[in-house]
Amino acid sequence: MTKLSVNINKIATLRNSRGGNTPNVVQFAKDVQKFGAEGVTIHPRPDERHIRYQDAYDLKSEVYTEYNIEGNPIDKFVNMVLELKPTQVTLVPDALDAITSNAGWDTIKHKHFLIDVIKEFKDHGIRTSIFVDPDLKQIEGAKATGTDRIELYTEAFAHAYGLGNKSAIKPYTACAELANSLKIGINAGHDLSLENIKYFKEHIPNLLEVSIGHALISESLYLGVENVIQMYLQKLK
Ligand SMILES: CC(=O)[C@@H](O)[C@H](O)COP(=O)(O)O
Ligand SMILES: NCC(=O)COP(=O)(O)O
Repeated sequence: MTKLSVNINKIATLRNSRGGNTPNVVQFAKDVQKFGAEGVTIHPRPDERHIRYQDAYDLKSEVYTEYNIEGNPIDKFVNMVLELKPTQVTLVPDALDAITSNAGWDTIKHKHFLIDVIKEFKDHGIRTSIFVDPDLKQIEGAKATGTDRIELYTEAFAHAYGLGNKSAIKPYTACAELANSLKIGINAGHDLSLENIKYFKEHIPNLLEVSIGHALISESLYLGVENVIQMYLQKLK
């Protein structure tokens, strides 16, 4: 069984574009859970261009499924996570100016930093995950940090799969097999979609959780727009 955690960053992006509270991020989180999502993911960035730190606090009492907070463990982020105690914290090595996450951790180079920050979160009862590229050395490095889980960075797979290259799954399957043998839990995310998720899941043994935002929100627009247009036309008769 693989849990679906819905990343609601995009809802905040839309809200921020008008400065008000539509769409309402907290209501959206409540709704996705009502509709069956098994987790809510947010990824606050230092510039707060989508999810704001205040959203993370506002969501705390409304997320009754798994609350997953992703981000680069700068001091402000670490303090917030320690205060909120979500189900899981996912560490992502974002550059300040990154449009979106674009690389996993170098778990070998940053081993000592990761050991320290992971210990602090685990000491506070928070499950940890680290975002990694599908590279066997990085999985071994992740094991040495003491993390509970890894999140496989799936952009390369999603891109290749979209071009028809199904063999792009191979390094992910190999990393998953290694992670299983090392007893590290496996999450995955980035550009997963209705198009590629079934194939991905079928080739990753013991995939515990996927976090999906960009495609899921886009697909919701496409799949909902016909209904909404009909509703407007009815009111305009
Ligand atoms: C960690 C990751 O893969 C990202 O997809 C992220 O959580 C989404 O961030 P943005 O919404 O800023 O693209
Ligand atoms: N951890 C990945 C995530 O939360 C969502 O990524 P995406 O679906 O927005 O690419």
